[in-house]
Amino acid sequence: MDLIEVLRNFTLCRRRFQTNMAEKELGGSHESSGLIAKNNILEAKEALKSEQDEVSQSRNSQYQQDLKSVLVTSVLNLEKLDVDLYRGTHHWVPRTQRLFGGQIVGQALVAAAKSVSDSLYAHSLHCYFVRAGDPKVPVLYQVDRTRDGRSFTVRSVKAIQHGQPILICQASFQTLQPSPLQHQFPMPVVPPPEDLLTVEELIHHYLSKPDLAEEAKKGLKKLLANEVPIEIKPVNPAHFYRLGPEQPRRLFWGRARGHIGEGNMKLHCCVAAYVSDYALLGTALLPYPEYRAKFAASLDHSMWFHSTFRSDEWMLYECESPWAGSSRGLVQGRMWRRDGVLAASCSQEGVLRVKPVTEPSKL
Ligand SMILES: CC(C)(COP(=O)(O)OP(=O)(O)OC[C@H]1O[C@@H](n2cnc3c(N)ncnc32)[C@H](O)[C@@H]1OP(=O)(O)O)[C@@H](O)C(=O)NCCC(=O)NCCSC(=O)CCCCC(=O)O
Repeated sequence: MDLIEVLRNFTLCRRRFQTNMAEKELGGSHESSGLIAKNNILEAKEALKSEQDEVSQSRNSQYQQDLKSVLVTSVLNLEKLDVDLYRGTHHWVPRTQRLFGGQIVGQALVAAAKSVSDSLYAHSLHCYFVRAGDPKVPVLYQVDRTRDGRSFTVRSVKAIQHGQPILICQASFQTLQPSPLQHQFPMPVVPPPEDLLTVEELIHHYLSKPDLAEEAKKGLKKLLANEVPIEIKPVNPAHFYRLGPEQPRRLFWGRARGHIGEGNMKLHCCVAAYVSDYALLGTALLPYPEYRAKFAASLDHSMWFHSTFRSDEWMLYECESPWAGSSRGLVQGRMWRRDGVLAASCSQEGVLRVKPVTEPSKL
């Protein structure tokens, strides 16, 4: 959501600049200035493509996939304090200075998974974010062994800070079972991740533009300094160049930064739970370029795991928002393995309080 806002601000500044220039050159003809803006978009698209090889060769070695993912070594590596009681620490904290919802959900699922047998697989979770997480202190996770059944096992997890719950979560696990009933939607047809730029590569590209407003530059540099442990490749970066409203739908390839390895399916589900809250709620804002979020936070989050997958390999995240109203937005996500298998689905409602965009940038 942050990136989109920065890029939209950048686009507004850039468009304003281009239109002014075009109007000067063409004596104020809006039709012709529109054409020039269009050509500029095409040029930008071509430049993005031609920079791709160069940039991908010079990728920072910290992002190479042979390093162990910090999600595994730190974020999801909970400290055991007592039976069914764990402590989790933070890695990346969003600009809002409240804990990232995906981190709390991922850690809650880790805590739940520790109390179930290795033969069980996570198949769903349902959470409410009841208070903002405080990044200054760790989070405690208290697990209640709600029920152990023959097929399904349910755990309730309370995430606690300052003696109060910040998240309540129910997670359910199942033994592997065959099923004659098997169907799924087809995966959307999109370019493969190899043909797309990462968010960092895109930002570097935008930063190299001579006409970039100082404020936008500052915002983009702040985003670059973020140590988000997820690698993201937006499917349609040119989408960010548009001024008009977008459909409330976006797609990106995502994976954990670093290596996790095969084998521990529960761990991959915890990582996917972490990733699933990233850039999801912002989908509900896409039709409203005239508004910016003054308060946005996820209220609840549900997730269903459908098949095995590797969270350190590219998965397509398809996010859409079928509804917004009452200062809330409903968003739904589907995570696709690149071979077309539906790996996981999620749903979330978030509170969205907005204000009109009056300035091109307030970064
Ligand atoms: C705040 C939550 C959602 C509940 O709100 P509420 O019941 O209103 O709690 P209060 O404590 O009474 O108020 C909090 C705050 O909001 C102001 N408020 C309340 N109602 C209104 C209103 N109708 N109009 C305007 N303002 C209102 C109220 O005055 C308080 O303001 P303050 O005094 O300035 O604080 C609460 O349930 C909550 O915080 N839950 C946790 C949500 C959360 O943390 N979710 C996870 C994080 S979000 C996330 O991770 C997404 C990140 C995405 C990153 C990315 O994609 O880039």
